[in-house]
Order: sequence, then structure tokens, then C-alpha cells
Amino acid sequence: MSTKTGQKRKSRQPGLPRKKAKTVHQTADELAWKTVARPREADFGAGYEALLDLEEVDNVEVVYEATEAGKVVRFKAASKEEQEVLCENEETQLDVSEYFSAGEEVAAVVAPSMDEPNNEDATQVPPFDVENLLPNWREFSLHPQLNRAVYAQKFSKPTPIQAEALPLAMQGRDIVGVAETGSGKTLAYGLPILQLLLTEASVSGTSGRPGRRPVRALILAPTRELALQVSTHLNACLNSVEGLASEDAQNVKQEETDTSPVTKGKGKARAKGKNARKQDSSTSTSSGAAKSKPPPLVSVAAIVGGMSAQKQKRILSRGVDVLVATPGRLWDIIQEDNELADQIENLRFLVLDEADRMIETGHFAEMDNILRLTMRFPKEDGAESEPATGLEGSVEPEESKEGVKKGDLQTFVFSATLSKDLQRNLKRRQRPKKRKNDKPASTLDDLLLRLDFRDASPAVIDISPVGGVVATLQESKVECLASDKDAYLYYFLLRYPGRTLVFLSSIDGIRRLLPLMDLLGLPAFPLHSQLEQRQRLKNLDRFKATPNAVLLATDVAARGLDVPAVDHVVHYQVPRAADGYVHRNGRTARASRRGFSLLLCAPDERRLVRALLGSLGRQEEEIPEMPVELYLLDKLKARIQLAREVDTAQHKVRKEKHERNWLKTTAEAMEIELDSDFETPTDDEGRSAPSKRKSKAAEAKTAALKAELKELLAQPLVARGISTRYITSGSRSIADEMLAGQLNEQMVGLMKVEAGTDLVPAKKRKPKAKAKQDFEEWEGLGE
Ligand SMILES: Nc1ncnc2c1ncn2[C@@H]1O[C@H](COP(=O)(O)OP(=O)(O)OP(=O)(O)O)[C@@H](O)[C@H]1O
Repeated sequence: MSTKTGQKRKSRQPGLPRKKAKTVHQTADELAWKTVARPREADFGAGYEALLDLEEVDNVEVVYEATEAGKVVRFKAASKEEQEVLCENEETQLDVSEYFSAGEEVAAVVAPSMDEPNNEDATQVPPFDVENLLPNWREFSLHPQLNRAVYAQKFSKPTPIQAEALPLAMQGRDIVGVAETGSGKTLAYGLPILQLLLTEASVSGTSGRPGRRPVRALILAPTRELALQVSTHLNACLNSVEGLASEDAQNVKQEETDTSPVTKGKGKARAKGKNARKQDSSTSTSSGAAKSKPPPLVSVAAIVGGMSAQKQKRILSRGVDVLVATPGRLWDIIQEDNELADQIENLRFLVLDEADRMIETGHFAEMDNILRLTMRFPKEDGAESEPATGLEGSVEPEESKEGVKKGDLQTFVFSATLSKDLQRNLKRRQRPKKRKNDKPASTLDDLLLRLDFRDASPAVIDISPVGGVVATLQESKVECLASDKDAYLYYFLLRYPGRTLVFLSSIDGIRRLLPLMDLLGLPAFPLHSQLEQRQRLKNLDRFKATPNAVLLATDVAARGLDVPAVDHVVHYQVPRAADGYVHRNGRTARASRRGFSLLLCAPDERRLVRALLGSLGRQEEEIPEMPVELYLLDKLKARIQLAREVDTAQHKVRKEKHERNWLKTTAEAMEIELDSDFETPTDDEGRSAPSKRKSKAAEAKTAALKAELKELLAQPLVARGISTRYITSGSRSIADEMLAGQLNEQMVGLMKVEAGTDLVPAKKRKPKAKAKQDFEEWEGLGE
């Protein structure tokens, strides 16, 4: 399955004789697009192949015509058919560079392609030996394709949320699922959806289905990254049997069928898939199967921002069974696509993933509009909905024992942080009762209570840990002055090497910290909303690929991002709300792996920490303190001080150069000859002596500071009591530990330990001394 998000369009091949081609006007969709190789510079690495595929088209001329509706684009293509269709969208000219520079505003689509391996033969998927290979999944009777995918991804057993949600979802129940971050919620709702769609498609087949296939499942996600991730995750279940074929094929019956198109992987495996396809076609030419490319059995696509409306429509028109979308972009498309609106009205599955975040991203209105389409009877302000009429499907619905009608919409709401109150209200479908002086119900309450659950009593599965803490997460904190946070962070990074995600509350903070990290020789990458999407993904990729890398991020990275192997999360600033703390921590300790979080808390943030933990039903003292060798910390402070000076000096030199260049360029543009008093040129020749001296001095100062920093960084950081000259002397001999490789590589004399293994319990705070008069006893009036 291929994914396409960008596009490169050639209007006409140079040198093509225009007159010879018989041209007709076509829409962008009707042109004969061909996939072209992705340039190396556009390679974002594993997991993000979805973001850019290129297409080109030959023998097409683009012409602009003025109409009453404004300027429109027409495509003149050499073709046999003589038709003229108006293409109204200027976006059809979008090319790759526009896509990159357009940042957040443009839309991207991850979508199935017809020329990739498809699972058309899923009806012939060989039986899977679930008894022996996946005994823990046996009871769910998954479709063989899903069993194979689960096996290929080495998911030996369902996670607790999956184990609870799957049977209920397969009974047709609506589900409100709350489980810790990284606990496999995506498949908890994804597997039941794919199970039903694969089973239905296996029975009915797809090739014969006429017209546009309707969207059966809609998954709404709050961020572009999360939506792409969900779609990739689900696609992996439809395709990823590659690993199985190579590693464990001998265990699986009818192994030869693993190389059928049904079992091809996506993403990295695509190249292999193509080769295999070539072989397939060479061996099966008689059947002609390789030539005809029917649509995939079940297709998953994400509409998340990044490309033209034309392309999105084209993807949808090919038929998408599971649509993963962010609400804003989806609503834009629905407004222009009545057919899609109809399909949303007749969905089989509706999923809200990280619903609470969707409100924060400001998509309330769009999400509300989309949800209205899914209601049986649009209702006012959360009023109780009417019961189902039974007219929804062509088949008479059957009552299940829970009162759910077969074929009805099933709604799944999942998050790691849905409040207990909201869960109860969702279940009862009640607005919280308003009492006098009550705060208004939250926007999220309002929104979710608009959901028209078909299930009289949606199942609530809440297996979120008490206080939001994942069992494999070790938390800690350091109380320090705000001005010392850099030093503590530096200390942490050297003391406990590992992949570390540092959350800051402002982009300015990231911009300040980044050069410091660079000067201190730490591999750090930024991630925030002002970076172009391309850069964001690139940095994420570098972070994944670099050992001990540091990602400096705002809360844009707090939810849903499933970056494997994040060892540590550092809250450089305390998050503003409790769920922010839970979700940030959730980027580590995922899928039962160990993880560690450190909260850097300045004195003025302590109240916030107390409130935040209080709302999670916890106390400040529960979070142990990270031990710090103050002797070494002082040495690190000296390094940081020097690095700051270098940064300031460099900044000054850069600023001066920039100003000189600006003056020169402006003068040239205005055709003004600058007075000799002005130092205009950037080259040394034309500049005045004092100016040259000044900048030379600044550059020399920077160079000297840099040399000083280099020297300081080269000096080993030695813990107190350790002799580096004679490793068997000093107050502690480190010879044996050195030989055993037990020592930290950055800090001489400290043991190599994982973060979290040497924590000290937090100090109990003394209760504030009561005011004196409290202790003075009334002794009555003297006689
Ligand atoms: N049964 C399983 N066994 C092992 N790993 C699994 C299983 N199911 C999913 N995973 C893996 O666990 C990781 C986390 O899954 P997922 O992203 O669905 O978590 P989540 O609960 O949605 O997290 P968040 O709340 O942060 O969005 C993914 O890398 C996924 O591949």
C-alpha cells in the first residue's frame, strides 16, 4: 500500500510539440498521474514515509482562464476523449516546495494506492496456527490477517485494555476506554474495526463493488502526528506479515502463501514488496492478476493537513474504509463533499482518540459539526436522543442481549485522562447537574455528551492507574532555582545517558537552550509548532536515530506520539495541568517498558505542583528526589556560564554582520550611494578601519571564549574524593570498578546506574508553625 502526501506536477515536457498533441480539458483527478521516485532529501526516515510521495504527469499544459467565478485553472491533456471540465481549485498547482513551506495550513493524506500490493486475496488468507503461535489471542478469534500481523509485530499477548475492550467491541458495544499512556489503545479500538471490515469484505469481496466505497469507520485524532501514527499502526495490521515471512515462516502452515500480495509490508518493506510483486507477475501472467489492480480489501487513509483538496478528494474517491482525520481538515472537505457527509451519517464506527486534547487544539466547532452528522436525530444541547428506528440499514437489525442493534453505529471514546465524572456522565448520557455556584460544565463534557451512543449503556473500561502513574514509570523531582535549571538538566543528561525528551513551556525557551546544548556537545533537536512540518518530522527522526539524543519540545509532542525507546522525560517547566503531566510522562514507559521522569521545580512552581498532584489524588512527598553530586554540579555551572558567554558573543557577531548586510542590501535596492561614513560592504576592503577593528575584536573574543570552553569541556569531571592520577589512591579506589566497566563514562568516580535506581525519598515538609495565639490557652479571668 503506498501513501501519498505531496505532489510534483509537470505542466508540460520541455520540447513537446504542442500542435501535435490532441488536447482536451480535464480535471486534475482525471490526468494520468505516475508515481516518481522520492528524492533523497525528502527522506524522513522510517515511520514517516507516508508524508511524501511524488507524482508527475506528462503531456499536460496548464492554462488559466478568467471566469465569472474568478481565475480558474484548466488542464489540457493529450487524450482521445474530447471533454472539457473545469478545474476550480487553484491548489491543484501545488508542488513539493509549496507543500513544504505551507506548514500547518496545508493538508497531507496518507492513503492507499492502487498500484501497491493489496489484500484482495484476503479471502484466501491461509489459516493461521493461532493455537501454537498466539495462544493468548486465541479467544478473540481474530481474522487470520490480523493474527498474522499481531504475530509479525511480536505482540505475544493483548495488553489489558485490549483484552477488555476486544470482546465488548466485538459484541457491538459502545466503549469509553481509559487506560494509561502507551498501553495499546489504538489496537483496542482498531482491531475490532478491522476485524469486522475484513470479515465482511472476505465474505462479500470488494472487486465487484460498484462505485465509491463508503467510509465505514471514522477515527478523529487531535493532532496531525497522532492521526498519521494511528493510520500507520492500522495499516501495519493490514500489511505487516513481512517479518513473519522471513523469520517464522517455517512455523506457519502454507508458508508459501506469505509472499502473496496479501502479505506484503508497507513502508520500509515496500521495496521488497515491489520485487516480490515483479516475481508474482512473472509467475502469474496467465491469470492476468498482476495486470488488474482491484482496490484493497480494507483501506485506511489519514487526512491531516498538507496537500490540496483535489488530492484528498481523489483519495476518498478511490474508496477509504477507515478514515483517520483531524477535525478541522475533515470538516473542510465534508462541506464540499455531500457524498462524504452522507457516508459520515451512516458510519459503522466512530472513534474519538484523545478526545480531551481535541478541545485544546481549538477544533470544538468542527468536531461538533462532524458529531452532529453521526446523530440519529440532531438534538439540542445534549438532550437524550431518540431510540433507533431500525431504518439505518437495509437488513432488519437484530437486538443483542445488551440492546445493541446489529449494524448500528458503534462509538469508541479513548483517552488516558478522562475524568471519572465525565465517564459517569457519558455512561448515563447526562449533563452534570448544575447547582448554584457550580462552575459551568467543561467544553469537553459538552462535546462528548453530544455523542449519540446507540448502546443504552456504553461499557466503561477504566484501567487507568491511580494518579495517572504507569507502573513501569519512575518519577522524581529536583527543587532548584529557575536560574539553575540548565545546570541540573545538564547534570541529568551526563549522569544518566539515554534518549531524553525535555518539555519546555515556551518556544523561546527552546531557542535559548538549543545553542547551549550544542556548545556543550549534546545532540539536541527542537520540536515546536513554529517549525515547518518537514523539519518537525526530520528532528523526530534524528532524535530516534541518535543514541542519547535530546528532544527539546513544547507540548505539541505531549500526546499520542509513540517514539520508541524514550528513556527519560524531563519537565523543564511544570506543566499547567494534571493531564499534561500524565501525557508528557506517557512518552516514556510505553508498552510495559521502563521509563523515568524528572520534574524540575522552581520555588514559584511549588504551588502549581501541589495543585497538579492534588488533582491526581497525590501528594508532593510521593515524588522522590533525584540525588545530585553538588560538587560536580558546581563544575557544570562553570561550563554553562562559559557556554552562555560564547553564545552571547556569537550572537553579537552574527547580529552585526546581519545589520551590515541589511544596510548594504537596502542601499542597493534603493539605488542609494552610502556616504563613506557608513560601513556598507561586507567584504573587508571597503570598510572603515575602526569598524574593521571592532568586528575583528568581537570575533577574536568569541574565538577565545570558544577555545576556553573547549578546554574546560576536555577536563574530566571528577567526583570528590577520587584521584585521577592514581586510581588506587584518593579516599576511594576506583580501579576495580573501572576494570569491571561499572563507572559512568562522563563523570569519573560515579557508578553507571540507570535513572531512578538511586532516588531518595522526598523530605517531609514541616507543617507551617501555627500562629502563636493558637497555642496560648485561655486561662480565664484571674480571681
Ligand atoms: N499487544 C501488544 N503487545 C505489545 N505491544 C503492543 C501491543 N499493542 C500495541 N503495542 C505497542 O505499544 C505501543 C503503544 O501503543 P499505542 O500508541 O496504541 O498506545 P496508547 O495507549 O494509544 O498511548 P497514548 O495514550 O500515549 O496515545 C505501540 O508501539 C504499539 O505498537
